[in-house]
Amino acid sequence: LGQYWYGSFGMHPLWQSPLTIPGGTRQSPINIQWRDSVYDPVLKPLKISYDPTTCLHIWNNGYSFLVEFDDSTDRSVIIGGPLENQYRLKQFHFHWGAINEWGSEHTVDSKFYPAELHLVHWNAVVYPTFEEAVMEGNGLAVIGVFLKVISLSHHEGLQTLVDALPAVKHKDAVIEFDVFDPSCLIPSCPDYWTYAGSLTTPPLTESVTWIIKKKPIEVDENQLEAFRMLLFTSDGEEEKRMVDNFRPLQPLMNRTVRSSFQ
Ligand SMILES: COCCCN1C=C(N)c2cc(S(N)(=O)=O)sc2S1(=O)=O
Ligand SMILES: [Zn+2]
Repeated sequence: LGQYWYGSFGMHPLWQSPLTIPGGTRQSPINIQWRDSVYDPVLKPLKISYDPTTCLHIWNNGYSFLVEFDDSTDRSVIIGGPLENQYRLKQFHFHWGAINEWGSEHTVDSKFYPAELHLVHWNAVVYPTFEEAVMEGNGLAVIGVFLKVISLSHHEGLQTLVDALPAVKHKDAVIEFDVFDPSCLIPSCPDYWTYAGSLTTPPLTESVTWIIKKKPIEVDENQLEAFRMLLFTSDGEEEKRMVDNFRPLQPLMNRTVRSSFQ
């Protein structure tokens, strides 16, 4: 993966202005203006069925920490919602800020959350490989979940991940992580917004059906501090804390955000 740039408030010396894709008409992330979203009664509930034993490992890819899954079968899938096919879980990761004032990629009525979870799925019904799906308009489906910091609201499911983070402090570190059910990180409230967008990191391809949950999950300050202890840098390099790894907002252009709720 080549170097890629997030423009963000805390301008990191390595990061120049945000990378934009020339001619992009459906880039992500965007601001979700609640009152401009359009209720679509045709939208179905999203059906999520993950097999916790498909979990493989956690690794620090130098931009976030990713939990990767065995996507060689249809054991961990989502279907329904705005989707026409079943999509297989590939990985999940997060984006967060140096402080709680910002960190999410999407905003709601121009409000940032301190962090955002992305669960990445690909259309294995239509495309033979993930790599091909990444390049196609209906290739990927990403569920976005906002994280909200409430003191004294410890999130048990997240803590399992947090406990593993010191072992992947440096870029390229990886540890085995063999049983985890990421549905514990998804709010039970079924409400979501959906729109046609892109990857928020290179290759920034316009291949993502975004499904953004309306309700955040609640975590405590210590759990988010654990994210901020990770490093962008490899062992032996001058340490750079992994924070502000979110892309700036992109223009909505000719898109409508639909809601599954009134
Ligand atoms: C051939 O593979 C190319 C790499 C594609 N991927 C890498 C990312 N950084 C990435 C970011 C994603 S995000 N932030 O838009 O969810 S999804 C995703 S990904 O689809 O897993
Ligand atoms: Zn992401």
